[in-house]
Amino acid sequence: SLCIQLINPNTSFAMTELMAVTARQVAASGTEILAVCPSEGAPSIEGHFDEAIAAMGVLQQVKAGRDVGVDGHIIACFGDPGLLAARELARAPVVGIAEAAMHMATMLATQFSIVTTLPRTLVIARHLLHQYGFERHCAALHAIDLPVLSLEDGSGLAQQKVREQCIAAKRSDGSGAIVLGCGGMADLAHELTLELGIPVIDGVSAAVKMIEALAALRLTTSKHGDLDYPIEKTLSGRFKGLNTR
Ligand SMILES: NC(=O)NC1=NC(=O)NC1=O
Repeated sequence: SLCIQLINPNTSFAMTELMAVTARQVAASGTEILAVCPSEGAPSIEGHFDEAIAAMGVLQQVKAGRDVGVDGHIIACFGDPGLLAARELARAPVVGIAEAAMHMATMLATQFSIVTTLPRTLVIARHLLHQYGFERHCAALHAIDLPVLSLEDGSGLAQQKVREQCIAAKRSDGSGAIVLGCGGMADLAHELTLELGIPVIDGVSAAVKMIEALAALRLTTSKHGDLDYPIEKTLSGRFKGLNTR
């Protein structure tokens, strides 16, 4: 059996729970989902500054997960904050929900669209497309222009906006698949896939299955080269011991 650590980089308990429920729905019978979020940080991640703060929390959680021997780590925020740093620290695979969803979309359509939250986070998604080499696969990016936590205010407005943006993207972008650009949208993918008749992909679910696949293939993060464990040195203050092997 597997234990996959699902790290919500923001400190919203409700969003952590929402993603955990979605992850458990798709997880194989022998897979346990250990859902966590940082003890301190930002309640939502909506820009470069929030991502920098969140990355610290991600690293602390990755270290905790490694220490209890998890079989994989999911960074469950669409900016994949701290991804490469986490891979240095980790022994097991580390998968971000943006990269997982994007990879899956490229296997299902020649072009995909992204629907995310605030317009100012669009550039973060663009940076990831560049980093992962998916620019030519992404036809367009859209934002619902609502904050991340509007997804959990119970009004249903954000969810309606996501649906509208997905319908518009299908009609106008010439893309065959849609990537949902926020961990808080994890519960919307299956219903939208059925309604729109095209793959609408949630990165949390995609990441669970990718880590299960890597574990089944007995493949894990390469420690040869730049993803080797961090260079040994004494860290100070709150980071003391964070880099120990
Ligand atoms: N683009 C986003 O909405 N990113 C996110 N911020 C969060 O707090 N969670 C996300 O997935």
